[in-house]
Amino acid sequence: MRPIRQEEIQVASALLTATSLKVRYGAVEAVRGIDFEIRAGEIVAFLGANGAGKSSTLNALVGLVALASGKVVFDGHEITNGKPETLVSAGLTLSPEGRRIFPTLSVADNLRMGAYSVVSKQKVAEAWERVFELFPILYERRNQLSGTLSGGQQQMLAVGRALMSGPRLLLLDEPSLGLAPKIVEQIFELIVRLREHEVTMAIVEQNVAMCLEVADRGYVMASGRIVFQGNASELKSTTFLQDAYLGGN
Ligand SMILES: Nc1ncnc2c1ncn2[C@@H]1O[C@H](COP(=O)(O)OP(=O)(O)OP(=O)(O)O)[C@@H](O)[C@H]1O
Repeated sequence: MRPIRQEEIQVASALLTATSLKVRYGAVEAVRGIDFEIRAGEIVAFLGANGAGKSSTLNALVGLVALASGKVVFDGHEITNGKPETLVSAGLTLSPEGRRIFPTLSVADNLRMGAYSVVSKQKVAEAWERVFELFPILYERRNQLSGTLSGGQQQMLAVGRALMSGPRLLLLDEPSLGLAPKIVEQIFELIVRLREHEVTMAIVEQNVAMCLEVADRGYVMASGRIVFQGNASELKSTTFLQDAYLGGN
């Protein structure tokens, strides 16, 4: 038997592989042919300035925007330009930028909507249990209208709703946006706990320093391209990232 080479091990464990992804909005080329992979059990950060193409990338993975070209393989199956509802059922879920919760529905109804694609009653029951264990506050507030929650609680609800579908890969778009520093810390603590629940994650974040505290690896995007990639410690120490996002220290 021949020994398995390191690169073969990585290919085998890639939960998602994206090749030559391009996204266009009319004449705007938001994503210009990027390659990346997300391995099972990882937290992968997508970093970069506003307009770099990070959200477009996540949205394209879950079928919310069309890919102009490229290929996405998830869990061994090609899912390029799949329908969002099919991809949720396959285990790929996005918690979108701006939370997009339904403010006039109760917390419980918002969570229920996250489980719409789950057929098994037992799986739904397990999801309720897991979400309420992770977010006791959502259990306390389950009958409250979601629009009356604080910003941090609304973010927890957005993540909780995404978890109701039982994702294997959870995409988090700007989970700390607009939240007070103490709440941001709680959100990142939650992200660490989610990994302990075997959820693989890709995170788009402006809060680079905190994101790199929890991430294993990251990709830095600029003008629709990946301009740097590496593990979190490499990213933390690059002069480029230091200068651009971490105040040059
Ligand atoms: N629906 C859209 N229609 C037209 N252009 C868009 C649309 N969405 C994004 N863009 C443009 O595509 C480019 C990439 O935007 P995208 O939101 O993916 O970047 P981002 O890195 O996530 O930035 P941000 O942090 O501001 O969301 C930008 O130039 C943006 O203006």
